Amino acid sequence: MDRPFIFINSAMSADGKLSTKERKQVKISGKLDFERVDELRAQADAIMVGIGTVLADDPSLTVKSPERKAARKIAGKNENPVRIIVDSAARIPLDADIFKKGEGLRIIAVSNSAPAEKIKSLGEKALVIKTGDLKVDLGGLVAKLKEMGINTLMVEGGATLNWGMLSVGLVDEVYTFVGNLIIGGKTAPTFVDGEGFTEAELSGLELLSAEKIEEGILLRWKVKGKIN
Ligand SMILES: NC(=O)c1ccc[n+]([C@@H]2O[C@H](COP(=O)([O-])OP(=O)(O)OC[C@H]3O[C@@H](n4cnc5c(N)ncnc54)[C@H](O)[C@@H]3O)[C@@H](O)[C@H]2O)c1
Ligand SMILES: Nc1nc(=O)c(N)c(NC[C@H](O)[C@H](O)[C@H](O)COP(=O)(O)O)[nH]1
Repeated sequence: MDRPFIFINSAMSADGKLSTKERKQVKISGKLDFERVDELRAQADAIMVGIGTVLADDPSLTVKSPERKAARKIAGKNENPVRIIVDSAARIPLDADIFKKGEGLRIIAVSNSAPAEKIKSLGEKALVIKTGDLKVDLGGLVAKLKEMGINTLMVEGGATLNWGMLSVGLVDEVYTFVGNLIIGGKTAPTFVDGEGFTEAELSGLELLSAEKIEEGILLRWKVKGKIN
């Protein structure tokens, strides 16, 4: 299936958590890693997160650096990449920051279970793509994104969407910034939540680089697929 190049970039604590057991956002990245993330966003055609991230963090998913935004405009692009929310039941609030901050196309990916009324309201703020029955069909979504000319897709999380993408083999590379803190908690979101692989389904990685950034370490992996 023709699809964009897709990479995940998330930050996790030394014990593998994305946020606290209350799903409260934790500042895991330092200044330099947030700069790196801003550069990744500026280079991407689109950024995607799950609705859990929107409900927890209310992110804008915008490019922050004025220089990076200007460079995008000079290259004939919008100052922000396309911003995509995976949201089966169309739960995203109409006053979410992603609709208020920054210019550029927003896409809400919903499933057939989403209420028609909400889809209609969202249609005034975003392009709504409907694919999948109970949850979004991620393969169908990324194929549609490719058709729209999106060639590089950055997935920022959260824990369940990272699983959703990895479990159906849609991720080419995984970047994780491991921060210098412990979050703990059996119910805290990890880098990859969801159902989990069986031993037969374990996914292998090839280490591309390991780099100290301030007090943390950036690991970059190429996804190799099943190891058994
Ligand atoms: N540290 C980081 O880099 C980082 C990045 C993003 C989010 N987070 C944190 O992660 C938490 C949110 O993670 P989460 O797991 O609750 O939510 P999520 O952002 O991963 O959204 C998952 C939701 O997306 C929807 N969805 C629809 N179709 C799907 C599919 N096919 N596969 C998977 N999901 C599908 C479902 O409603 C699902 O519950 C928050 O606490 C946030 O602060 C941290
Ligand atoms: N790289 C990274 N390091 C972190 O320490 C952290 N907590 C996140 N979390 C990612 C999540 O998507 C956040 O909600 C947005 O990064 C919010 O920032 P924006 O408003 O989008 O600029 N991401």
